[in-house]
Amino acid sequence: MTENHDLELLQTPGAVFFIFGATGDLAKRKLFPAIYSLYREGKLAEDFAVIGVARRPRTQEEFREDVFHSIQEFCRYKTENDDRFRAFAEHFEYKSLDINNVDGFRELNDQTVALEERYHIPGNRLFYLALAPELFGSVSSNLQKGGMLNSAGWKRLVIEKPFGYDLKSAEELNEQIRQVFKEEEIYRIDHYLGKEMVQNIEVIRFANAFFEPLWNNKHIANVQITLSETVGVEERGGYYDHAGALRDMGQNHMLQMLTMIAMEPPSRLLPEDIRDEKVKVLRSLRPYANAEEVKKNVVRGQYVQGSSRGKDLPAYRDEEKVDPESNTETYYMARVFVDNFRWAGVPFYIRTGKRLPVKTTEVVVEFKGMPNNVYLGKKYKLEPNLLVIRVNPMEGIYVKINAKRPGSESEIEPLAMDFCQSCMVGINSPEAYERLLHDAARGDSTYFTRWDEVATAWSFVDRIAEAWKQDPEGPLQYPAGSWGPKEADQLLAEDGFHWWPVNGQEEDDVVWEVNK
Ligand SMILES: NC(=O)C1=CN([C@@H]2O[C@H](COP(=O)(O)OP(=O)(O)OC[C@H]3O[C@@H](n4cnc5c(N)ncnc54)[C@H](OP(=O)(O)O)[C@@H]3O)[C@@H](O)[C@H]2O)C=CC1
Ligand SMILES: O=C1O[C@H](COP(=O)(O)O)[C@@H](O)[C@H](O)[C@H]1O
Repeated sequence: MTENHDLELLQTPGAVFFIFGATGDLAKRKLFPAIYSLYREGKLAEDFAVIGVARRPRTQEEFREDVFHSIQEFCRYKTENDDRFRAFAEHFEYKSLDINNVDGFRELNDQTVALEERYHIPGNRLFYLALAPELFGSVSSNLQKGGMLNSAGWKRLVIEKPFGYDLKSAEELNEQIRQVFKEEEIYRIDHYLGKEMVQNIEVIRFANAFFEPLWNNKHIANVQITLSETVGVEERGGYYDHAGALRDMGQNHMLQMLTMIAMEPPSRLLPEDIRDEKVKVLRSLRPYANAEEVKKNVVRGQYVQGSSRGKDLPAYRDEEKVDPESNTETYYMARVFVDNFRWAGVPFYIRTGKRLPVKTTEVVVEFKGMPNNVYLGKKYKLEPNLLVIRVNPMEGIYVKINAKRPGSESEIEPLAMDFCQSCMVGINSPEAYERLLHDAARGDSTYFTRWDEVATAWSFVDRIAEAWKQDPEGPLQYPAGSWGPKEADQLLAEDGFHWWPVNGQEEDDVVWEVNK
């Protein structure tokens, strides 16, 4: 197959991309850079247009300037405001529009038709809602009323998280959207599913003879999933104080990663087959029966004043737009069981938090020990084998095995096989948003969450949220810059395990002290 043929397969069909919320943070930091990267890679040909929509007034030139600055600052491809960039920016137009104004949608339609003619686009329209979820229903309904859905080609709706606040609100939101769009036209973003190494989990599992046969409760002792962040809530205090770590990360990214680790091999590599397997995992999650079960298995924390790398860090309650008496959790950790044949009895420890010591997303699969009646086991304290999948910021795979210390009389020591993909020259992994936008434009919904996945995840999370609501104790405190409440470490210790250090974590830090 030729390189040109490969590129043709990767190219998106001609389409207009609507970015609702074009003056916002997500558009600036992620979406414009993603579109530019696709263009630079030839995945977007010349038959595309982008219409940015928001209320603020902007001339076409001002909007293109905004797009330029966003790309210059945030895109993995650097650019100057030269002829090549201007040719790209020509495809961008802006429409100042309040979502609630139906007439504005009719004008938007006229503007779109003109662009479709100019760029020979066959009526394909992708609506990306980088907006607060309260506006999703109105946009969908006004897209229909304003005649925006009458063009000849396909229509797709890409929506951002959070998808609801709980199961009930998510159902209402879904109902509103479904009045206009069919499930197969809806692409619910979970940007973790767009990350290179999260997608690689399937390949690592299903394409390796030395992992697949061991991927079950006979050989795996526990799984640890860490999504740690060093940042606080930054400018998003208003949103975050309402959501908290459970809803912000726990309902979506963490459970999605868990499904990738735990799902059965799909019979075909088709979106619905893969999503069927993922939803089966979510359905198999053991629900916490009552508040006591939640207390036994879940830890919530909130950061108080602390420090990291010599820098003083404020308490969560002192952050901008946060209620000074807030009980919102900034740390969430749970011991989760997947009650199916493959995983019965294997604990999955999942944790996320703001203001932790390192930024990392990592999965550690700890294998069971060798039977200790063989002579090696008796003579030496063997370390468990580990498979570590490093998702972010470092991308790679780390395998820990036991081997003879070179030159010794059969002395055994752990040996690390460390493959750092992101350190390799010439590897420039696409950003998650780039990949997901590309997939949505090509109609590939594999790495988007289907409604039943979202609903099932909410059912699991709602029980935790409900128990917390009734619990007068509130979250445990942890100093900013630490690894969260020590109760999370104790929870593993109860099972005879400890957190393995994640990439960037000093081996002698607090986690180890607690476990000694
Ligand atoms: N920022 C991020 O990193 C992430 C964001 N998200 C989600 O993405 C969505 C957008 O987030 P973010 O970009 O941060 O939000 P911002 O507040 O930065 O942007 C919101 C956008 O919505 C527009 N807007 C608001 N009200 C209206 C209206 N009535 N009519 C038309 N446009 C309107 C605003 O423009 P104007 O004021 O000009 O009308 C602005 O462009 C949210 O759902 C968020 O949860 C999800 C993951 C990460
Ligand atoms: O969705 C979200 O994710 C980010 C973390 O994403 P990452 O790709 O940088 O790991 C998180 O900061 C934010 O609170 C949350 O809404």
